[in-house]
Amino acid sequence: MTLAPDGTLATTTPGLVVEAVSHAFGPEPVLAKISFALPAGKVGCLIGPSGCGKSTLLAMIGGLVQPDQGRIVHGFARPAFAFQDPCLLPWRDARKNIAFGLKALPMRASERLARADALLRVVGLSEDDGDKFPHALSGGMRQRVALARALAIEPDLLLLDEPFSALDVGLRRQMQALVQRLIDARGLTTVLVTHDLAEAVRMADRVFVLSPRPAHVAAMHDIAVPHAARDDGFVHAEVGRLLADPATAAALSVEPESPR
Ligand SMILES: Nc1ncnc2c1ncn2[C@@H]1O[C@H](COP(=O)(O)OP(=O)(O)OP(=O)(O)O)[C@@H](O)[C@H]1O
Repeated sequence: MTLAPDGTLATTTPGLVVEAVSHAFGPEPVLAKISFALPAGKVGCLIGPSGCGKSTLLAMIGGLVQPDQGRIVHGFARPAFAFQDPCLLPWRDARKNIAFGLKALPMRASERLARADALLRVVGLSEDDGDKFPHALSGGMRQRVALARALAIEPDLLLLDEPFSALDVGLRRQMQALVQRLIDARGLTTVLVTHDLAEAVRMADRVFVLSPRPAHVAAMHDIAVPHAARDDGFVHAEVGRLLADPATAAALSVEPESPR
């Protein structure tokens, strides 16, 4: 599915299409005719100023909020979220937090815990870590548990709302690399909300720059270089390239970079 230049749906390749979505909370318009398309298996980043409506749009993509106008079309059946706040249940250990989302599925408790154990390893935690309660885990470990919980339902759409922004720089890079590996290995269609243009350039196939509220798509950038080839030099240069675009610089309230 793609968005034709006239804003209508063209072809039938599966993916995500946001079509002329507008929304207000009370009298305050938040989103104004947002349209974009993301092919299946790709990573899209939503970036824009604070309060412009990124989280609202992500919640809509996941079906948690209905837009006032417009529509969101995709064929994904199992969206999963991870947020800046890991939102773990303090009275359950890490393993049971991961297994919690599986309770709605027809699985025996032993199967749920076995899947949780496998996911502990996938996100770089040990079996002993699985016995720990959230208060005994570091911030980075809690974020790994939240990620494992999101992956437990075997999602076909991963929705990430600034999941790394509370982590220090070194840990953030580790988590970005881990999530990137998991996305690549599973071919997961992903939408990532971020404030950090370098993070968008590092992780996205397509960057959607939102304007200040009421938000519209001020600019869109495709990043074609394979993720594995995006070293620090590439990220630095690509951030410069994006900021040389006046619409992107204006939306993010920075002076446009002069061409190099
Ligand atoms: N449930 C709600 N009821 C009323 N207003 C809301 C609700 N959810 C969000 N808003 C308002 O909508 C606007 C957009 O919020 P949203 O969290 O989507 O923005 P954001 O771009 O993700 O912000 P940030 O980057 O600061 O996290 C804000 O003014 C917010 O106060």
